Amino acid sequence: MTSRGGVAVPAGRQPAQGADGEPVARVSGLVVEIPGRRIADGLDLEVAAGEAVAVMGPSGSGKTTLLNTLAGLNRPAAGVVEICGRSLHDATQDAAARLRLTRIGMVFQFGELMPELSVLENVALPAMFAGQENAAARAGELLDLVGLPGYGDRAPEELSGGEAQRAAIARALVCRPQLVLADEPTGALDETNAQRVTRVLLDACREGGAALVVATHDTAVARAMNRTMLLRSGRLHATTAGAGEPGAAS
Ligand SMILES: Nc1ncnc2c1ncn2[C@@H]1O[C@H](COP(=O)(O)OP(=O)(O)OP(=O)(O)O)[C@@H](O)[C@H]1O
Repeated sequence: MTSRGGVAVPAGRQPAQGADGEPVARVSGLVVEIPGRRIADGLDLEVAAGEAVAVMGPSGSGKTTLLNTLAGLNRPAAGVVEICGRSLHDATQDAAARLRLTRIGMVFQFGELMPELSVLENVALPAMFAGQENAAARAGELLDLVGLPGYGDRAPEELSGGEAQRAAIARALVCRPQLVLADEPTGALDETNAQRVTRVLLDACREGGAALVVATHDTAVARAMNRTMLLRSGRLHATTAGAGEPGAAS
């Protein structure tokens, strides 16, 4: 392991192609509109299995909207979004929901654990929805992996912000997704917890061979990824993380 920006990352970590050579996520000519504005305007992106990509950009540039579109939660006005070679937007609602449940894991800024369920139940829930056997055992393994052994019976309200975020990462990975989308996963954390959550997110995705796309304002998080893209004027531009992001919040 090496350390970049205070975040430990595996040495020599290289993007890998999927078994069939296809990118896990392929976005081409994407156009996403909100009233009076184009958030994406001919946007292209490819992310390979095992690759980690940071998306940076000023507040309001459309990072969350882009992740939601990758997850099939927004319908684009034009363009192609394929996850593992399949279009979420051309699929039936049921097929898209199934694809989202089994192929995509999502991590949000505030963890978004369900307060009425235990930590273990939260982590196991997507696997139970997907009808997978041994969901609880898998959830327990993942809690170990993210550094929360023995936390399964706790209520989410008993967790710190960093612990809740690590539980949310475990939940995102429980169905062994090919793509993990993380929206400001460290935005609510102090520097120490942000580093730990970043390391856990990277290591857990690598362990599962998942592609990772992280929307972030944090240059330390971006530096830990394989590459960083800047969302500007509706397109993604290759950039060097840490070189300074105009309008970044942190
Ligand atoms: N459902 C919606 N309806 C209309 N406008 C929206 C909707 N969702 C987001 N927007 C607008 O789209 C733009 C992009 O928002 P988005 O949350 O994607 O940006 P962001 O880059 O993630 O911002 P931040 O860094 O502050 O989280 C903003 O101007 C926002 O006000």
